[in-house]
This record gives sequence, C-alpha cells and structure tokens, in this order.
Amino acid sequence: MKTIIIYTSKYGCTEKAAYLLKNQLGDETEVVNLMHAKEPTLERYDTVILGGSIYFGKIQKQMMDFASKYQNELAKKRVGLFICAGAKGEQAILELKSSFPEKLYNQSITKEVFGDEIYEEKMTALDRVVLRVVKGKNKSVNGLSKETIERFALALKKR
Ligand SMILES: Cc1cc2nc3c(=O)[nH]c(=O)nc-3n(C[C@H](O)[C@H](O)[C@H](O)COP(=O)(O)O)c2cc1C
Repeated sequence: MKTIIIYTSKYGCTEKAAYLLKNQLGDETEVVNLMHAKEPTLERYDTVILGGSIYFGKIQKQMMDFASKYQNELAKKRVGLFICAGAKGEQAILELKSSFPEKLYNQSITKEVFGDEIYEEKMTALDRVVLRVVKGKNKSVNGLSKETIERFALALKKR
C-alpha cells in the first residue's frame, strides 16, 4: 500500500502538518509540495492525501486545479483531505468543504481541519496588515492539533 501526501502551503504550516502526518503514517509515505515540485503521477499510489491552507476563504489555486483535474483518477483511490486554517467550528467546516470538488469530499475516507500556525516574520507586509485587521488585537492562534492529525492517520490506517 503506497501513500502520498500532496500539499500547498504559503508560509509553512501545512508543510509542517504534512510531515507530522507522514510521521504517523510511516516512513514510506511520500510528501510532495505541489507549489514547487511537478505534479506527481498518481498511478503508483492507492492512498492520496490532499492538504492546503486557507487565505481569504480559499485554498491555494494549485490545489483547487489539481483536485479538479485529477478528480476521476482520485475517485479510484483512498482519499484523505485536510486544511490548515484559522477559522473554527462551522466556518472551518465550510472552508474545508469548499476547498475540494464535492464528489471528492463525499468519497474521502477522512477530512479534517488541522488548525493553524502564523509565522509573522516570514509574511509579506500586506499579509501582516490583513492579519492584523482580521485578528485585531487578539493575535491568538489555535495551533496545529496533533490529536486531529493522529485521528486522521488512524482513520486511514483502519480502512
Ligand atoms: C493574510 C491571511 C489571510 C488568512 N485568511 C484566512 C481565512 O480566510 N480563513 C481561515 O480560516 N484562515 C485564514 N488565515 C489563516 C491561515 O490559513 C493559517 O495561518 C494557516 O495555518 C497558514 O498555513 P500555511 O503557512 O501553510 O500557508 C489567513 C492568514 C493570513 C496571514
């Protein structure tokens, strides 16, 4: 059984989440950054995990395009979906749902919101300003949920 985690990340939170997930799933799991590597060939994998982060309510375009382009191929795989996002509760679920094609979302074995991390020192000035406006004085972040990542990995191992 071969597994690949394909992710998109702007400042590194989703990248960190992808590698935490790899640790849970085992060394043979491959990890590919869709923003820097060329599109992986899905043929070799029976489990495909897609993850990205949310900016202004949307996942990265590269992930959107990849998921819709390979929808039919992905329909034959075991699929897990995740996002990193600052939103909580219902809003976060809405963001998760709207990040992937509906059919793919419904067929996936597991889908989760892993939480968020903010690396202000890496951010563009514009993102820093937006973040300040969005968060106001309350700069708290939820952090990545190790528990959720473990639950996600367990769901894929079980089925
Ligand atoms: C400019 C900006 C806009 C953001 N917009 C959203 C948003 O609309 N919804 C949300 O849930 N999180 C939002 N976030 C939080 C990010 O999704 C979160 O920090 C995530 O962990 C970033 O992951 P990355 O480093 O892999 O890109 C925003 C963050 C920034 C800096």
